[in-house]
Amino acid sequence: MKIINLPQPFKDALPILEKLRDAGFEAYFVGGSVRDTLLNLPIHDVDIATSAYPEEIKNLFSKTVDTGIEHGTVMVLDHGTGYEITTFRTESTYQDYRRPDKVQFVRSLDEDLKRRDLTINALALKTNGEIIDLFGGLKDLDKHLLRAVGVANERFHEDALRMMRTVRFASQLDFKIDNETLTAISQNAALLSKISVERIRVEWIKLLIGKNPRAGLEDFLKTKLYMYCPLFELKEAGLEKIKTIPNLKLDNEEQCWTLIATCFELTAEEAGQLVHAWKCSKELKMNVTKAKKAVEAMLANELTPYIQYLTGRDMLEVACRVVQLINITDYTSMSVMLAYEGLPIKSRKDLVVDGNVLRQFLNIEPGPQLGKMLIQLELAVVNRKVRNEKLALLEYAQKLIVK
Ligand SMILES: Nc1ccn([C@@H]2O[C@H](COP(=O)(O)OP(=O)(O)OP(=O)(O)O)[C@@H](O)[C@H]2O)c(=O)n1
Repeated sequence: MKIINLPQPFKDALPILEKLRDAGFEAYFVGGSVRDTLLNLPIHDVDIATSAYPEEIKNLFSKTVDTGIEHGTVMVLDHGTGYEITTFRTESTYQDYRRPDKVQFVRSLDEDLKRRDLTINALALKTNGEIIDLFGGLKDLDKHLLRAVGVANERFHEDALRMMRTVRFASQLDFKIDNETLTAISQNAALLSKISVERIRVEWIKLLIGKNPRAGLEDFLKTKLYMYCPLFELKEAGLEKIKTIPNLKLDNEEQCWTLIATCFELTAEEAGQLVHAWKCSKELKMNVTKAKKAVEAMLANELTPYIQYLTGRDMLEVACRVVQLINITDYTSMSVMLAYEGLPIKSRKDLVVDGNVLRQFLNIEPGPQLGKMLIQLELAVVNRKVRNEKLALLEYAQKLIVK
């Protein structure tokens, strides 16, 4: 029997579990936070599973929110923290491979754990620190193995997103996928087309920014899951290319998509279409398009467009990182990046004058004129036409007005 010391977030939630227990119900910590604790990883949300039905939970606690009551989840607010409490449930009646179409509440923990995706996610933690492990999850954690609970085929038929979750965990935790589970993913990959793009995207980005994206990508390609992702069908070579990048360490979604677009050899416009197809926000689409243009400019060693994009500077940083990632050895492109590194300022925020100072000194109203002037000052400093010193900048700005 394994007993662990409860980390603070669990200790904070103990009164909630105790209240449920005092009322005659069972209550356990479950899900990702239990897994991550055993892996010594930081934990985010503490999930609680209980034998109490949603109405019973609501009757016990004074502050609750129905976050997903149809699936048995009620949020209990306690000292400013929200805890998701979910009634034990089975979902044997999935029909659309997406979401349980008829959740059945049950009173048994075993039934609840049985319907979870992977053995490492099917552990429960008691208030005394004891781990309940019905499917060999602890052994799999030790072996760094991702294995479906019970019959893999059934787990993926219940919810096809679980296949993406599995390849995501392969990267995020740097774990191997068990052979039978991997075969089941290959056999059922087409079911992914039933899943909403938004949900797939969350897993895809977590895969790319994970600990071992190459391993995740390898499984994503091998199982052919990529064929059921928007606009990826004919891009096996581009995805393979990402796999070959040394020191692939991505840290945000903009970098991910800019790199993907570069490896897919897309134009900036096509990059925009790609992220649109993946249902990214308008802002993300705009940023990726900009960053992709900046990558092109850098690869073509055209300093002028590069400077033009200074106003979207964050995107330039993304672009620089992407160019680094694709390992540009071409001297001229490197020199463009170095030029960027050596710029007198790296952002408009680095200017020693801001809009307020300009307004007071030049006696102009806030509005587009002021914004334009700041851009002009930024470009003048970057192009070394004027030094980033207060007096010099104000004089330069004065001349801009006279012009
Ligand atoms: N498609 C899914 C999603 C979730 N779960 C179960 O619900 C738990 C909580 O799910 P979620 O919070 O989405 O994911 P985590 O496993 O906690 O991982 P992360 O927080 O890293 O996404 C999982 O551990 C797993 O037991 C599942 O069986 N099938």
